[in-house]
Amino acid sequence: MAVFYRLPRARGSTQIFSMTSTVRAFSSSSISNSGNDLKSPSLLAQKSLPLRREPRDRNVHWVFLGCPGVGKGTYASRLSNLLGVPHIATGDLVREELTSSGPLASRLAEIVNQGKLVSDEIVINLLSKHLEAGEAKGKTGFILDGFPRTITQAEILEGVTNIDLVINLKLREDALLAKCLGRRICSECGGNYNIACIDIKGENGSPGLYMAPLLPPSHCASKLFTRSDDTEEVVKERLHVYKEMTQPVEEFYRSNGKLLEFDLPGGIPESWPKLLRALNLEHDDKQSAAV
Ligand SMILES: Nc1ncnc2c1ncn2[C@@H]1O[C@H](COP(=O)(O)OP(=O)(O)O)[C@@H](O)[C@H]1O
Repeated sequence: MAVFYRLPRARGSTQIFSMTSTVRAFSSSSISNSGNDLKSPSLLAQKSLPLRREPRDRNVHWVFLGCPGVGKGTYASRLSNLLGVPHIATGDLVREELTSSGPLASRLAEIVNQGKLVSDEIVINLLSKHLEAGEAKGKTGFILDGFPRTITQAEILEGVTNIDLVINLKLREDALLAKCLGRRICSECGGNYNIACIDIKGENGSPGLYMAPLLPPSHCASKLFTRSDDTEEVVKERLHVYKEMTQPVEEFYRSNGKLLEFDLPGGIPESWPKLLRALNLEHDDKQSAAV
Protein backbone atom coordinates (compact mmCIF):
# COMPACT_ATOMS: atom_id res chain seq x y z
CA MET A 1 0.00 0.00 0.00
CA ALA A 2 1.48 3.33 -1.07
CA VAL A 3 0.92 4.89 2.34
CA PHE A 4 3.55 2.60 3.89
CA TYR A 5 6.24 4.27 1.88
CA ARG A 6 5.40 7.82 2.95
CA LEU A 7 7.38 7.59 6.19
CA PRO A 8 10.20 10.01 5.37
CA ARG A 9 13.76 8.76 5.57
CA ALA A 10 15.21 10.35 8.70
CA ARG A 11 17.45 13.25 7.73
CA GLY A 12 21.12 12.40 7.95
CA SER A 13 20.34 8.75 8.59
CA THR A 14 23.31 7.72 6.50
CA GLN A 15 25.58 9.51 8.96
CA ILE A 16 24.13 8.12 12.14
CA PHE A 17 25.81 5.40 14.10
CA SER A 18 24.03 2.29 12.91
CA MET A 19 24.96 -0.80 14.90
CA THR A 20 27.30 -2.08 12.22
CA SER A 21 29.17 1.17 11.74
CA THR A 22 29.29 1.78 15.49
CA VAL A 23 30.80 -1.60 16.15
CA ARG A 24 33.31 -1.03 13.35
CA ALA A 25 34.17 2.45 14.62
CA PHE A 26 34.63 1.30 18.19
CA SER A 27 36.67 -1.79 17.36
CA SER A 28 39.40 0.50 16.07
CA SER A 29 38.99 3.07 18.85
CA SER A 30 40.77 3.38 22.18
CA ILE A 31 37.87 1.64 24.00
CA SER A 32 38.85 -1.96 24.55
CA ASN A 33 36.45 -4.42 22.96
CA SER A 34 38.31 -7.67 23.28
CA GLY A 35 36.27 -10.69 24.27
CA ASN A 36 33.04 -8.73 24.90
CA ASP A 37 29.60 -9.82 23.78
CA LEU A 38 28.29 -7.02 21.56
CA LYS A 39 24.72 -7.80 22.61
CA SER A 40 25.38 -7.24 26.32
CA PRO A 41 22.96 -4.41 27.28
CA SER A 42 25.40 -1.97 28.89
CA LEU A 43 27.97 -2.52 26.16
CA LEU A 44 25.27 -2.19 23.54
CA ALA A 45 24.24 1.16 25.01
CA GLN A 46 27.83 2.35 25.08
CA LYS A 47 28.38 1.30 21.52
CA SER A 48 25.19 2.95 20.33
CA LEU A 49 26.17 6.32 21.68
CA PRO A 50 28.67 8.63 20.11
CA LEU A 51 30.26 9.23 23.49
CA ARG A 52 32.57 12.09 22.67
CA ARG A 53 29.87 14.42 21.37
CA GLU A 54 27.73 16.92 23.24
CA PRO A 55 24.22 15.58 23.99
CA ARG A 56 22.55 18.04 21.64
CA ASP A 57 24.79 17.05 18.73
CA ARG A 58 23.89 13.40 18.92
CA ASN A 59 21.74 12.17 16.11
CA VAL A 60 19.37 10.00 18.09
CA HIS A 61 16.93 7.55 16.51
CA TRP A 62 15.67 5.64 19.50
CA VAL A 63 12.57 3.59 20.28
CA PHE A 64 10.90 2.90 23.63
CA LEU A 65 9.10 -0.42 24.02
CA GLY A 66 7.19 -1.61 27.07
CA CYS A 67 3.74 -2.52 28.36
CA PRO A 68 0.99 0.05 28.95
CA GLY A 69 1.70 2.01 32.13
CA VAL A 70 5.39 1.12 32.34
CA GLY A 71 6.51 4.76 31.97
CA LYS A 72 7.58 4.99 28.32
CA GLY A 73 6.19 8.52 28.10
CA THR A 74 7.89 9.67 31.31
CA TYR A 75 11.37 8.44 30.43
CA ALA A 76 11.14 9.23 26.70
CA SER A 77 10.13 12.79 27.55
CA ARG A 78 13.01 13.22 30.04
CA LEU A 79 15.53 11.89 27.52
CA SER A 80 14.04 14.11 24.84
CA ASN A 81 14.69 17.17 27.06
CA LEU A 82 18.18 15.98 27.90
CA LEU A 83 19.23 15.19 24.34
CA GLY A 84 17.24 17.92 22.56
CA VAL A 85 15.45 15.54 20.17
CA PRO A 86 11.69 15.29 19.61
CA HIS A 87 9.70 12.81 21.69
CA ILE A 88 7.02 11.34 19.44
CA ALA A 89 4.28 9.27 21.11
CA THR A 90 1.95 7.64 18.60
CA GLY A 91 -0.65 7.31 21.39
CA ASP A 92 -0.69 11.15 21.55
CA LEU A 93 -1.04 11.39 17.75
CA VAL A 94 -3.97 8.95 17.86
CA ARG A 95 -5.64 10.85 20.74
CA GLU A 96 -5.16 14.16 18.91
CA GLU A 97 -6.86 12.68 15.85
CA LEU A 98 -9.75 11.18 17.79
CA THR A 99 -10.56 14.48 19.48
CA SER A 100 -10.47 16.31 16.15
CA SER A 101 -13.45 16.68 13.86
CA GLY A 102 -11.68 14.60 11.21
CA PRO A 103 -13.35 11.68 9.42
CA LEU A 104 -11.44 9.07 11.45
CA ALA A 105 -12.33 10.44 14.88
CA SER A 106 -15.25 8.24 15.89
CA ARG A 107 -13.71 5.05 14.47
CA LEU A 108 -10.47 5.70 16.35
CA ALA A 109 -12.29 6.43 19.62
CA GLU A 110 -14.07 3.10 19.38
CA ILE A 111 -10.85 1.14 18.74
CA VAL A 112 -8.86 2.89 21.49
CA ASN A 113 -11.65 2.51 24.05
CA GLN A 114 -11.72 -1.23 23.42
CA GLY A 115 -7.98 -1.44 24.06
CA LYS A 116 -7.27 -2.62 20.51
CA LEU A 117 -4.58 -1.40 18.13
CA VAL A 118 -5.33 1.08 15.39
CA SER A 119 -4.46 -0.29 11.93
CA ASP A 120 -0.84 -0.12 10.80
CA GLU A 121 -1.95 2.00 7.85
CA ILE A 122 -3.64 4.68 9.97
CA VAL A 123 -0.87 4.92 12.55
CA ILE A 124 1.86 5.10 9.89
CA ASN A 125 -0.07 7.82 8.13
CA LEU A 126 -0.32 9.87 11.35
CA LEU A 127 3.36 9.34 12.12
CA SER A 128 4.45 10.21 8.57
CA LYS A 129 2.54 13.49 8.65
CA HIS A 130 4.06 14.35 12.04
CA LEU A 131 7.62 13.54 10.90
CA GLU A 132 7.18 15.50 7.69
CA ALA A 133 5.95 18.54 9.61
CA GLY A 134 8.92 18.23 12.00
CA GLU A 135 11.36 17.85 9.14
CA ALA A 136 9.98 21.00 7.51
CA LYS A 137 10.82 22.83 10.77
CA GLY A 138 14.37 21.45 10.70
CA LYS A 139 13.87 18.87 13.45
CA THR A 140 16.15 15.85 13.28
CA GLY A 141 16.26 12.63 15.24
CA PHE A 142 13.48 11.25 17.43
CA ILE A 143 12.63 9.18 20.44
CA LEU A 144 9.62 7.08 19.47
CA ASP A 145 7.22 5.97 22.18
CA GLY A 146 4.49 3.45 21.34
CA PHE A 147 5.79 2.74 17.84
CA PRO A 148 6.46 0.18 16.42
CA ARG A 149 3.84 -2.03 18.04
CA THR A 150 3.55 -4.74 15.39
CA ILE A 151 6.12 -6.63 13.34
CA THR A 152 4.80 -4.94 10.19
CA GLN A 153 5.42 -1.50 11.74
CA ALA A 154 8.93 -2.57 12.84
CA GLU A 155 9.80 -3.85 9.38
CA ILE A 156 8.55 -0.66 7.72
CA LEU A 157 10.48 1.51 10.17
CA GLU A 158 13.62 -0.55 9.62
CA GLY A 159 13.20 -0.05 5.88
CA VAL A 160 13.19 3.74 6.08
CA THR A 161 15.62 4.62 8.85
CA ASN A 162 18.41 3.29 11.02
CA ILE A 163 17.14 2.79 14.55
CA ASP A 164 20.22 2.82 16.74
CA LEU A 165 18.78 1.78 20.09
CA VAL A 166 15.58 0.22 21.42
CA ILE A 167 14.97 0.55 25.16
CA ASN A 168 12.64 -2.09 26.54
CA LEU A 169 11.21 -0.91 29.88
CA LYS A 170 9.99 -3.65 32.20
CA LEU A 171 7.86 -3.69 35.34
CA ARG A 172 5.81 -6.38 37.11
CA GLU A 173 2.23 -6.72 35.86
CA ASP A 174 0.42 -5.89 39.13
CA ALA A 175 2.28 -2.55 39.20
CA LEU A 176 1.41 -1.85 35.53
CA LEU A 177 -2.30 -2.12 36.22
CA ALA A 178 -2.09 0.09 39.32
CA LYS A 179 -0.06 2.68 37.40
CA CYS A 180 -2.59 2.87 34.54
CA LEU A 181 -5.49 3.21 36.98
CA GLY A 182 -3.65 5.95 38.91
CA ARG A 183 -2.66 7.96 35.84
CA ARG A 184 -4.05 11.51 35.64
CA ILE A 185 -3.47 14.17 33.01
CA CYS A 186 -3.77 17.93 33.32
CA SER A 187 -6.26 19.22 30.77
CA GLU A 188 -4.47 22.53 30.60
CA CYS A 189 -0.72 21.80 30.43
CA GLY A 190 -0.93 18.12 29.36
CA GLY A 191 1.30 17.10 32.31
CA ASN A 192 1.22 13.42 33.31
CA TYR A 193 0.78 12.54 36.98
CA ASN A 194 0.03 9.45 39.01
CA ILE A 195 -1.94 9.22 42.23
CA ALA A 196 -1.15 5.53 42.84
CA CYS A 197 1.20 4.66 45.66
CA ILE A 198 2.68 1.29 44.78
CA ASP A 199 4.11 -0.57 47.75
CA ILE A 200 4.53 -4.28 47.04
CA LYS A 201 6.29 -6.17 49.81
CA GLY A 202 9.03 -8.66 48.93
CA GLU A 203 8.03 -12.29 49.42
CA ASN A 204 9.94 -15.59 49.47
CA GLY A 205 13.17 -13.97 48.35
CA SER A 206 11.57 -11.92 45.55
CA PRO A 207 12.17 -8.17 45.89
CA GLY A 208 9.45 -5.68 46.79
CA LEU A 209 8.66 -2.57 44.78
CA TYR A 210 7.94 0.96 45.94
CA MET A 211 6.79 3.73 43.62
CA ALA A 212 5.72 6.97 45.22
CA PRO A 213 2.78 8.86 43.67
CA LEU A 214 3.72 11.58 41.20
CA LEU A 215 1.39 14.30 42.43
CA PRO A 216 0.49 17.38 40.38
CA PRO A 217 1.42 20.93 41.41
CA SER A 218 -1.48 22.80 43.00
CA HIS A 219 -2.32 24.75 39.80
CA CYS A 220 -2.99 21.44 37.94
CA ALA A 221 -4.80 19.63 40.78
CA SER A 222 -8.30 20.81 39.83
CA LYS A 223 -7.81 20.16 36.09
CA LEU A 224 -6.96 16.47 36.13
CA PHE A 225 -8.70 13.90 33.99
CA THR A 226 -8.37 10.13 33.48
CA ARG A 227 -7.84 8.68 30.00
CA SER A 228 -10.98 6.89 28.81
CA ASP A 229 -8.93 3.72 28.10
CA ASP A 230 -7.44 3.61 31.62
CA THR A 231 -10.23 1.46 33.11
CA GLU A 232 -9.43 -1.95 34.61
CA GLU A 233 -11.14 -3.87 31.82
CA VAL A 234 -9.50 -1.92 29.00
CA VAL A 235 -6.03 -1.93 30.62
CA LYS A 236 -6.23 -5.74 30.92
CA GLU A 237 -7.13 -5.95 27.24
CA ARG A 238 -4.22 -3.59 26.33
CA LEU A 239 -1.82 -5.80 28.31
CA HIS A 240 -3.15 -8.83 26.43
CA VAL A 241 -2.78 -7.05 23.07
CA TYR A 242 0.77 -6.02 24.02
CA LYS A 243 1.75 -9.65 24.69
CA GLU A 244 0.22 -10.84 21.46
CA MET A 245 1.20 -8.09 19.02
CA THR A 246 4.16 -6.19 20.53
CA GLN A 247 6.22 -8.80 22.37
CA PRO A 248 7.28 -10.22 18.99
CA VAL A 249 8.66 -6.73 18.24
CA GLU A 250 10.93 -7.07 21.31
CA GLU A 251 12.23 -10.30 19.80
CA PHE A 252 12.68 -8.59 16.40
CA TYR A 253 15.04 -6.01 17.94
CA ARG A 254 16.67 -8.54 20.30
CA SER A 255 17.67 -10.66 17.34
CA ASN A 256 19.21 -7.73 15.46
CA GLY A 257 21.19 -6.69 18.56
CA LYS A 258 19.46 -3.34 19.19
CA LEU A 259 17.50 -4.13 22.35
CA LEU A 260 18.52 -2.72 25.73
CA GLU A 261 16.47 -4.45 28.47
CA PHE A 262 15.80 -2.18 31.44
CA ASP A 263 14.05 -3.40 34.61
CA LEU A 264 12.64 -0.43 36.50
CA PRO A 265 13.87 -0.68 40.08
CA GLY A 266 11.19 1.68 41.48
CA GLY A 267 9.89 5.19 40.86
CA ILE A 268 11.62 8.06 39.07
CA PRO A 269 14.19 8.83 41.83
CA GLU A 270 15.60 5.28 41.64
CA SER A 271 15.01 4.57 37.95
CA TRP A 272 16.14 7.77 36.21
CA PRO A 273 19.79 7.74 37.43
CA LYS A 274 20.00 4.01 36.74
CA LEU A 275 18.66 4.49 33.20
CA LEU A 276 21.16 7.27 32.57
CA ARG A 277 23.97 4.99 33.73
CA ALA A 278 22.76 2.21 31.43
CA LEU A 279 22.77 4.72 28.56
CA ASN A 280 26.12 6.16 29.57
CA LEU A 281 24.52 9.60 29.92
CA GLU A 282 24.89 10.23 33.64
CA HIS A 283 27.40 13.04 33.10
CA ASP A 284 25.01 14.96 30.84
CA ASP A 285 22.11 15.08 33.24
CA LYS A 286 20.87 18.24 34.95
CA GLN A 287 17.44 16.81 35.82
CA SER A 288 18.41 14.31 38.53
CA ALA A 289 18.38 17.01 41.14
CA ALA A 290 14.78 17.81 40.17
CA VAL A 291 13.25 14.31 40.57
N1 LIG B 1 1.88 2.10 17.02
C1 LIG B 1 0.56 1.93 17.22
N2 LIG B 1 -0.13 1.02 16.50
C2 LIG B 1 -1.45 0.84 16.68
N3 LIG B 1 -2.18 1.51 17.58
C3 LIG B 1 -1.54 2.44 18.35
C4 LIG B 1 -0.15 2.69 18.19
N4 LIG B 1 0.22 3.67 19.06
C5 LIG B 1 -0.90 3.99 19.73
N5 LIG B 1 -1.96 3.27 19.31
C6 LIG B 1 -3.35 3.35 19.80
O1 LIG B 1 -3.42 4.34 20.82
C7 LIG B 1 -3.74 3.75 22.09
C8 LIG B 1 -3.01 4.48 23.20
O2 LIG B 1 -1.62 4.33 22.98
P1 LIG B 1 -0.57 4.71 24.12
O3 LIG B 1 -0.85 6.07 24.64
O4 LIG B 1 0.78 4.45 23.57
O5 LIG B 1 -0.96 3.71 25.29
P2 LIG B 1 -0.26 2.66 26.25
O6 LIG B 1 -0.43 3.28 27.59
O7 LIG B 1 -1.16 1.46 26.05
O8 LIG B 1 1.16 2.39 25.88
C9 LIG B 1 -3.39 2.28 21.94
O9 LIG B 1 -4.12 1.44 22.83
C10 LIG B 1 -3.79 2.04 20.48
O10 LIG B 1 -5.18 1.93 20.33
